[in-house]
Amino acid sequence: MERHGQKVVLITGCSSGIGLRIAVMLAEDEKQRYHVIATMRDLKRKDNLVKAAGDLYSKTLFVAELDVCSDESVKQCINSIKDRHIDILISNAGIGLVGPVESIPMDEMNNVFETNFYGSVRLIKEVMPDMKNRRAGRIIVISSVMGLQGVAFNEVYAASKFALEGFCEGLAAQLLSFNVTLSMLEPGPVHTEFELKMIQGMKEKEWPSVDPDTVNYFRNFYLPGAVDIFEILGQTPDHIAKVTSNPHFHNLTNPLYSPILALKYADETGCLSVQAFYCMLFTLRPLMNVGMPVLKYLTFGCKSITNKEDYKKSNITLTFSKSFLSLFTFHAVDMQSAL
Ligand SMILES: NC(=O)C1=CN([C@@H]2O[C@H](COP(=O)(O)OP(=O)(O)OC[C@H]3O[C@@H](n4cnc5c(N)ncnc54)[C@H](OP(=O)(O)O)[C@@H]3O)[C@@H](O)[C@H]2O)C=CC1
Ligand SMILES: CC1=C(/C=C/C(C)=C/C=C/C(C)=C/C=O)C(C)(C)CCC1
Repeated sequence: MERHGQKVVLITGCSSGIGLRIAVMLAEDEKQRYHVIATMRDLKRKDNLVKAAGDLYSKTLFVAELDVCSDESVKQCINSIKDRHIDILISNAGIGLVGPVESIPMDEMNNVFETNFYGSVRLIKEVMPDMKNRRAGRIIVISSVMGLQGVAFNEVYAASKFALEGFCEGLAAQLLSFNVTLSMLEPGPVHTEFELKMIQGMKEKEWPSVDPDTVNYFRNFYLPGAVDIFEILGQTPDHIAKVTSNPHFHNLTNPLYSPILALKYADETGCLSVQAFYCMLFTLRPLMNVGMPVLKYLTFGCKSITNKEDYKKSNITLTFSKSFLSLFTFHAVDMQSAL
């Protein structure tokens, strides 16, 4: 049963960033097709959302409290919805974690898994039985490109998103037989508070228990690289929000990441991929400003390898990109060993 013919959408983590923009975009739908329940763990942080929603607040957009880390909070929120009926669930809430692994306390790592992985699992577990029962529903999970490709100094964050990818891959196939579709979005860098916490918050931080080489790699190689990556590849939350309107199963929102992923899947040993990352981080970072647009041009056809036809069409460019990246990588390895 839809609310006055509207689809009921529940979104987590709407106090800022991607969740906020998805909520507002759906609430602004010209045909008013959506009844948006924009949730957040702390209602004191609702002002930005309410302001962005303007007149639509309390018309097509409603705010509710939901902490994805709490069973009780999730249950309370879902139980407060009429007939517990949700047509579209968008699991967006998430946190980052950056820094040398040896300096990160286990409880911080647990918190990342509790939020990014179990947070989505908890919510899906609560909503999915009703969707299965009705043989209708859509679940969209905001994963990350780091759910497909690990990045140095983001090991635990990437692991939490890899876990989510594995979970969703299994579930998606099961849900098809219930007419429930499950999709994941895999954005690269997006300009939100996440970026501020991930980069600005790290610049001044001390790492007393970490060896000087690792601190040097983090501060003088990784951080400037991350700044460049956000500058070159950064997308807006609106860009990500638009992808939710007609998602595939995987949705790599940033085609500039395609060469990196193409390399990973093209070389089944994984060695090229690890070496390419090593070189990009330690020897070739200054070239990335030039390299990324070049790779985009060379591998344009790889950007949509989401089905067999696209794969066939992109085979030539895939081979080309593989060769190019191999050359790029081997050249870098040569340079490295010559030093
Ligand atoms: N920005 C980026 O570069 C990328 C982000 N992503 C993913 O996108 C999603 C949204 O991030 P983004 O908008 O960028 O970042 P923001 O930091 O702007 O937003 C994150 C949201 O998650 C909420 N949140 C955190 N913990 C909980 C919790 N326990 N319960 C409920 N809500 C919670 C935050 O609430 P509060 O205000 O209370 O902290 C906030 O509303 C995340 O899953 C992130 O991993 C993926 C790829 C790239
Ligand atoms: C690609 C790349 C780098 C950094 C990538 C970053 C920082 C990506 C951030 C992605 C985000 C924020 C995803 C959120 O879920 C390095 C290590 C600098 C150099 C090697 C190539």
